[in-house]
Amino acid sequence: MNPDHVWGRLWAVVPAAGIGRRFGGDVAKQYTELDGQPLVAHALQALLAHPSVDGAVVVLAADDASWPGWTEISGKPVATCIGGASRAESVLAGLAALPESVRADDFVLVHDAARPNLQQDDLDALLERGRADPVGAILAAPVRDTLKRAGDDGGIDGTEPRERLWRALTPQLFRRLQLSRALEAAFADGIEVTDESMAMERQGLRPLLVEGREDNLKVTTPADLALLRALRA
Ligand SMILES: Nc1ccn([C@@H]2O[C@H](COP(=O)(O)OP(=O)(O)OP(=O)(O)O)[C@@H](O)[C@H]2O)c(=O)n1
Ligand SMILES: C[C@](O)(CO)[C@H](O)COP(=O)(O)O
Repeated sequence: MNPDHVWGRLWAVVPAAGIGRRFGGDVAKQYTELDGQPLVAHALQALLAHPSVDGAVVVLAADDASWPGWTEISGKPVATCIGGASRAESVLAGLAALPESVRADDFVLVHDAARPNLQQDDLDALLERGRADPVGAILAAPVRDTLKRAGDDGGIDGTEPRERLWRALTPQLFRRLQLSRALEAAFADGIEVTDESMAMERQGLRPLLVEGREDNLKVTTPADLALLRALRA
């Protein structure tokens, strides 16, 4: 495989079709504003600001009435498609909507619209190490707190070993066709995968863990947004 092909076109799939149930609010959380822009705008700007990233497909809910209709950001193309009932289905729809210029074995980034604080140093590290890996890589953060298992009554049922435990973040970086096939295999087995890496792991593959920043927060609840605002102040 020639080096040009290995470093071929790199696009991002941005799942933004969730309803934000845990966040609440009047609009889906990906349209909640942070520093005057919706979360999805921050996520897209962070991806498309990187010189290696060529474009993005944003996966929208079928009834999305908030998408501003952007067709380019930072001078790069932004396309959209309709997602599914689960994040994994939305990611698969996004992979199918990528332009034909993204070849089967080109790498693709998958990044949550709900993670607005992605920094360029993290993206640099993921791309540098992930594109040198035979499978791909994910940003992740090592667990640094002691983990407790909760009982039904709110008491502690036990302490879980935390050695070698990491929290999966996004972006995650995998080859287009390999990821599509892994997601389809999980659906065929009736398995709901929570992230792209889980689909790849089910294929016996071992993506690389690339340590990422703790402030690459996923906005899940209003408290996450408040914390992010404080961090960015
Ligand atoms: N069917 C879905 C569900 C989620 N997502 C996206 O996946 C990302 C991470 O998911 P999560 O934080 O769980 O978002 P929601 O599913 O919207 O949150 P909730 O579970 O609280 O409804 C978000 O950008 C969300 O928009 C998606 O594209 N399609
Ligand atoms: C993909 C992800 O961001 C990895 O931590 C996370 O799983 C997505 O959030 P969800 O609540 O699982 O949909």
